[in-house]
Amino acid sequence: MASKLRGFASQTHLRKTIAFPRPSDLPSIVKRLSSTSSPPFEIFREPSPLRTHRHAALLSSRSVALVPTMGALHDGHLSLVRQAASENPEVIVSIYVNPTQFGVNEDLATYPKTWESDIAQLSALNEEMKQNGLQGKITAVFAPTTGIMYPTLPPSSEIPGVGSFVTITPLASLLEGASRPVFFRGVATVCMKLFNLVQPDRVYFGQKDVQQTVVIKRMVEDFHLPIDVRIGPTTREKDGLAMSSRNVYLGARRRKVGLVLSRALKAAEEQWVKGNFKRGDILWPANALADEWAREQDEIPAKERARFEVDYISLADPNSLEEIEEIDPARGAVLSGAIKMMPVEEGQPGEDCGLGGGTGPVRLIDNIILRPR
Ligand SMILES: Nc1ncnc2c1ncn2[C@@H]1O[C@H](COP(=O)(O)OP(=O)(O)OP(=O)(O)O)[C@@H](O)[C@H]1O
Ligand SMILES: CC(C)(CO)[C@@H](O)C(=O)[O-]
Ligand code: BAL
Repeated sequence: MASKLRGFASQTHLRKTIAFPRPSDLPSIVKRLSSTSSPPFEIFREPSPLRTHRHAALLSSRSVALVPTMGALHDGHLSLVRQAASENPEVIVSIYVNPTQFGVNEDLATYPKTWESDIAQLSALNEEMKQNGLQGKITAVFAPTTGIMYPTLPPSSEIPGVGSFVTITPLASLLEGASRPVFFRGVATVCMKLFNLVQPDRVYFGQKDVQQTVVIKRMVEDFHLPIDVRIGPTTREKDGLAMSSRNVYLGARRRKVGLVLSRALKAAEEQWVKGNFKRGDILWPANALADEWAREQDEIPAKERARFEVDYISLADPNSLEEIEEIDPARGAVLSGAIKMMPVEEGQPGEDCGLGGGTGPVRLIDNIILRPR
């Protein structure tokens, strides 16, 4: 199996080091731009003007980057845009909450939508990037409706759903796919649509969603898409929590305990850094740490605790994402995990229980790449 797989080096792309001077200025620029009327880029809702826009870039030999998002933008998204603008004169950001990647019982209906803030942040980012001398800028936001993205049949989240889909197996059924069976079918399908509509030279994805990056690279390779897939590092909060649009659901208690995932993965990484290559040696400290945090929560009163369940902590091959027993140092590996933060118990008056009042579970994912040595 391993011999059939490409080396890890082909998965990773060298990135220019980008100076991000003064992102601390961003909030004040956002505030100022929120009150101004028109953003410094086009907003397209339909394919035809988007195609005209893209064609103009082609005629002028300007490379076009696409940063696909579902909105509710945070610094993780902005870091991808900065990277895209440091490598391309034109950046198109798509904002579209894609229904087909949500399972029937998932959070499509409540997925955070923050359009005005998204546009203000992107406008401010253009100003910041200009001040900092980056070659590129956001020239368009593509925010289609579902009628545009799914023109013939209503989008289905069913298994096996009716419609035109891109499926990437067996990658799509592992790890995240085991818990979210339609997720990668939806992601691959909507990305194929976006790639066809925008025809980007380069696309930018975040390492936070590591399996998504592997699926997209596989799709680009298998379908001979003339696109360079670039991966930006995971942007984290100061304490190490990976930024995610869904973090707004956590609230204070679950936010604190949600750190268990990044801590567990770090504990596993330390074993690799010390020179351990065996699965058991690498994963036991991560599992032990998660068990200890879970026990601690069990033992404190319900009105204070934040219970969680570990979905998986995985040590996998970087190309196939199949579980491995031992790391081949020449290939490296992907350490990844997912936990479910359970609903807040006995929320207290005035307590910050997160958007939605803490009533639903929140899924958190994270990963660390163990790079080949
Ligand atoms: N912390 C992060 N650092 C770097 N990239 C990120 C980060 N969070 C998200 N991204 C990337 O931004 C792109 C758009 O992601 P998306 O809009 O789903 O945001 P998200 O924060 O991942 O939301 P969700 O809570 O749904 O996982 C994806 O390529 C994703 O990997
Ligand atoms: C790539 C993506 C925009 C497709 O909807 C989504 O999965 C995301 O935001 O990571
Ligand atoms: N960032 C991946 C999108 C999702 O979880 O649906």
